[in-house]
Amino acid sequence: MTILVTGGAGYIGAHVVLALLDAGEDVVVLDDLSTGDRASLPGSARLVVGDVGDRDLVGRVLDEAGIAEIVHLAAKVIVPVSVVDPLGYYEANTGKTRALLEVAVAAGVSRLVFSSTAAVYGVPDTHLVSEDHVPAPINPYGRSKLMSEWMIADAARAHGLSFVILRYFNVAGADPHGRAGQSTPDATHLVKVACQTALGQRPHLAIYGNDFGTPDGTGIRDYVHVSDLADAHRAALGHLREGGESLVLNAGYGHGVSVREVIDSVRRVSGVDIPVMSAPRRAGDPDALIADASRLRQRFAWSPRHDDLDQIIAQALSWERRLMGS
Ligand SMILES: NC(=O)c1ccc[n+]([C@@H]2O[C@H](COP(=O)([O-])OP(=O)(O)OC[C@H]3O[C@@H](n4cnc5c(N)ncnc54)[C@H](O)[C@@H]3O)[C@@H](O)[C@H]2O)c1
Ligand SMILES: O=c1ccn([C@@H]2O[C@H](COP(=O)(O)OP(=O)(O)O[C@H]3O[C@H](CO)[C@H](O)[C@H](O)[C@H]3O)[C@@H](O)[C@H]2O)c(=O)[nH]1
Repeated sequence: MTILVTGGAGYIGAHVVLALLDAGEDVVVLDDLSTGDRASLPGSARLVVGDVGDRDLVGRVLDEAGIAEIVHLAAKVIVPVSVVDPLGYYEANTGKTRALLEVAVAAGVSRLVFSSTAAVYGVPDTHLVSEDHVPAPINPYGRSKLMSEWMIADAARAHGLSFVILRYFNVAGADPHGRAGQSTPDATHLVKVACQTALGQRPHLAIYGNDFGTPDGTGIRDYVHVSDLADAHRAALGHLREGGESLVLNAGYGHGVSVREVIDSVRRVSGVDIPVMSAPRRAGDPDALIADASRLRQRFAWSPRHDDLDQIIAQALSWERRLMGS
C-alpha cells in the first residue's frame, strides 16, 4: 500500500515521511518545492515535483502508484501573508484541497489525513481548547483551513471517504536523529527565531507583548515536538485502516509554556544569554492557546516521546547548527 504525502518536502511533511518510512510504509511525495526542499527527504522517498492542484498530474500519480491513502499537508502557511493575499491563500489552501478531493474521490482513495491548525479557533474564550469549541478563525489562513475541513467532511459523507483532521498547535523541534528540521530561511516561529538568535544569526529576539493575562505577562502556547506530531499521522492512518470513524482532533500536549519560559530554555540549553527586547503585541495573538489533547490520546495509541521543552530546544538548536554548516 503506497501513501501519497502532499507537501512532504516541507518542515512537518518531511518528519511525517520519516515516521512513515521508519514504520516500513511505502511513500510517494508530491511537492512543488515552493517552500519545501528536496534535500529534506531521505533517498528512499519518491518525490514527484508538481502542484497538488494539478488534477491531471495528481490523477496520474494516484493511478500509477495505486494510492488508497493521502496525507495532505501542502499549503501556504504564513498568517500575515494570508492577510495581504487572501485570494492566493484561498486558492492554495482551499481551492487546491478541493481539486485534490475531486481527483481522490474519482480514483477511489479511501483514507485521508489532513493538516489543519489551531488557528481555526481564532481567539478562543478558554485557554484549554477542545475540538468542540466553536471555530472562529480571525485570518484568511485559518479560514482557508476551516473551509477545507468542511469540504473534507462533506465529501467524505457523500463519497465514502474516511478522514482524520489534525489541528496542530505550535509545532517545534527537529528529528532527534538529525535527519530533518525547520529549514525555512525567513520563518517567524518563536522556537526557530530564538535558536537563530542564540547562534548569532539574528541580533535579538523581540517579545511580542508582556502584558498578557498570564503569570509572566507573555503569551503561552502548547509546543508539540514535530516528531510526536508526525507519529500522530501514522496513528491516524492506523486508526482508519482498522475501520475507525472519521475524527477531528487537536494535536498538542495539553500544557503550555510562555515566551519567557521558551527563552529561559534556549539560554539554559545553548549557554547563550540571548538578547531580548520588548515589542508591541501582534494583532490577534491570544493570551494562551493550549490544546485539550485528551481526545487524541484516547482515540489513538499515541504516546508522545518528546514532550520536554529542553529536548525540543536542543534538537532545534542542533538543526540550526547543521544548517549553518551546510
Ligand atoms: N508549522 C506550524 O506550526 C503549523 C501549525 C499548524 C498547521 N500547519 C500546517 O502544516 C502543514 C505543513 O506546514 P509546514 O510548517 O511544514 O510548512 P512548509 O512550508 O514547510 O511545508 C509546506 C509544503 O507544501 C509544499 N507546497 C505548498 N504548496 C504546494 C502545492 N500547491 N503543491 C505541492 N506542494 C505544495 C511546499 O513546497 C512545502 O514543502 C501546512 O498544511 C500547515 O498549514 C503548520
Ligand atoms: O519573534 C517572536 C515570535 C513569536 N513570539 C510569541 O511567541 C508565541 C508563539 O508565536 P509563533 O509565531 O511561534 O506561533 P503562533 O502561536 O503565532 O502560531 C502558530 O501556531 C498556530 C497554532 O497554534 C498556527 O498554526 C500558526 O500557523 C502558527 O504560526 C506567541 O505568543 C508570539 O507572540 C514572540 O514573542 N517573538
